[in-house]
Formats: sequence, C-alpha cells, structure tokens
Amino acid sequence: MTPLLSSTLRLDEVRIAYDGGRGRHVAVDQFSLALDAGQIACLLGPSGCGKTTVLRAIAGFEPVRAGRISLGEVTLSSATVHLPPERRRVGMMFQEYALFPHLTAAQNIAFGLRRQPREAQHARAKELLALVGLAEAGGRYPHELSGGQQQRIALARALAPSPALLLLDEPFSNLDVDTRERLTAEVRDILKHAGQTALLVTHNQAEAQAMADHVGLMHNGRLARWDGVTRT
Ligand SMILES: Nc1ncnc2c1ncn2[C@@H]1O[C@H](COP(=O)(O)OP(=O)(O)OP(=O)(O)O)[C@@H](O)[C@H]1O
Repeated sequence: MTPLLSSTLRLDEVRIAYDGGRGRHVAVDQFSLALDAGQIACLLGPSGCGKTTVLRAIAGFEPVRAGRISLGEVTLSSATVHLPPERRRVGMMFQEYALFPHLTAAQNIAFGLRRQPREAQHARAKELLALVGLAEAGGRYPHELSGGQQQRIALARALAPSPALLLLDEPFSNLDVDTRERLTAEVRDILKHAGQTALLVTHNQAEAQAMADHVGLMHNGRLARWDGVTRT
C-alpha cells in the first residue's frame, strides 16, 4: 500500500501542562518530532516522563499550550486551535479501551463503522479478521478469546476506520511475556501490511526495538533522543 505523503505527523515545540491544586505542572515541553506516513515510531522512557500525555494531546484529549501538532496539512492542535478528537483521523488502542463484552469480535471491529452500509461493515470486518489472523473468530465473544486474541481484535477495531495515524499506549502490558513477544512481531507485520502510520508508547526497550522504525527516548517531558532502528 502506498503511504499518503499528506499524512506526515509533526509536533513542533509542543508544550502540554496540567492545572492542579499546586498550580500548573508542565508535563511536556519543547517537544518536536516528525513521523512520515507508513512509519512506526515508539516513545520510550521512565514512568511519568510524559509519554501518555503526548499521545493524549495528539488524540485531542489534552490541549496544547504552545507549539503545534499537525497531520499532513491540517493543524490538529496549537495554542489557538483544537480540532475535536473525532475529526482528527487518529485511531487509538489504549488500555482503557477494552472490547465491548456484549458484542462479537466482528461487531467490535465494525463498531467504528456504524455510519457505513451494513454490507461495507461486514466486508471490512472480514478483511480485518483475516489481517489479524483470526478469520474464523468473527462470531466469538471477547470472553471466548485469549488475551492475545483480544488484543488482535482491539487492533483490528482501531484499524477499521482507516485512520491516518494510529496511537497505541502500552498495548501489550496486560499480557504474559510469551504472548507479548509473539504479538510484538505480529503487530509490526500487521501495521506494515496495512501501510499504517503508528506511534506507540512502551516502557520496554526490546519491544520498542522490535516494533519501531524510530525510537524516541523521553526524559522529563522532553525528547532526549530520536533514533532510527536498523533492520537486517
Ligand atoms: N490528569 C493529570 N493531572 C495532573 N498531572 C498529570 C495528569 N496526567 C499526568 N500527569 C502528570 O504528568 C506527568 C507525565 O505523565 P504521563 O502519564 O504522560 O507519563 P508516562 O510517561 O506516560 O508515565 P507511565 O509510563 O507511568 O504511564 C507526570 O508527572 C504525571 O504525574
């Protein structure tokens, strides 16, 4: 699939702050990066360094105090612009977005396609079930799937509306080590096959290296390093 050049993600000198009881806390500052369409990047860093805050700002859940976030030609956030989350073409796979227990795997995948005709929803769900290697599991409910299978369905659900950018926050943290290692490689293949631009957050360096084309190391709300990953 040819990546769309128009969908480069850019963060330029972004500042994000939280207002709390003890005044304003600047969680992310002078944060800049560029991620070309079709590329996978991973933000790595210790707890509290601001990884989730960056993802939440890109998704539109936190305002930006200074700087600019853009996707292609469109400004998503700046000190004066705040596009609502549903208009950003940004998909998410966050821990808190679990599958709906009362919907089948196929219905979960089709959930974000409710405005499309039923036929188109079925076809897209079928295509994504195949992409994540669960072609036979469309009729099963989440409790009938393993943890790893549930994560693959959650990924399929996030991919279904063809977002220009997919954000993944610690997508494997609930899984055991073996499943986690296997899924890391599988998810990279799935994202690459779909030509999906993705930004992932993790604590785990091995996971970052296995998944990403670029690894960004965060420290105290800033991007300390941005390295390309060489693959043989
Ligand atoms: N809703 C909030 N209100 C106030 N401060 C917050 C809020 N969310 C996060 N913070 C603070 O912002 C900083 C960055 O938090 P963030 O969750 O982005 O870090 P993180 O790198 O994702 O951490 P972890 O790896 O533990 O998830 C921390 O100091 C945190 O305490």
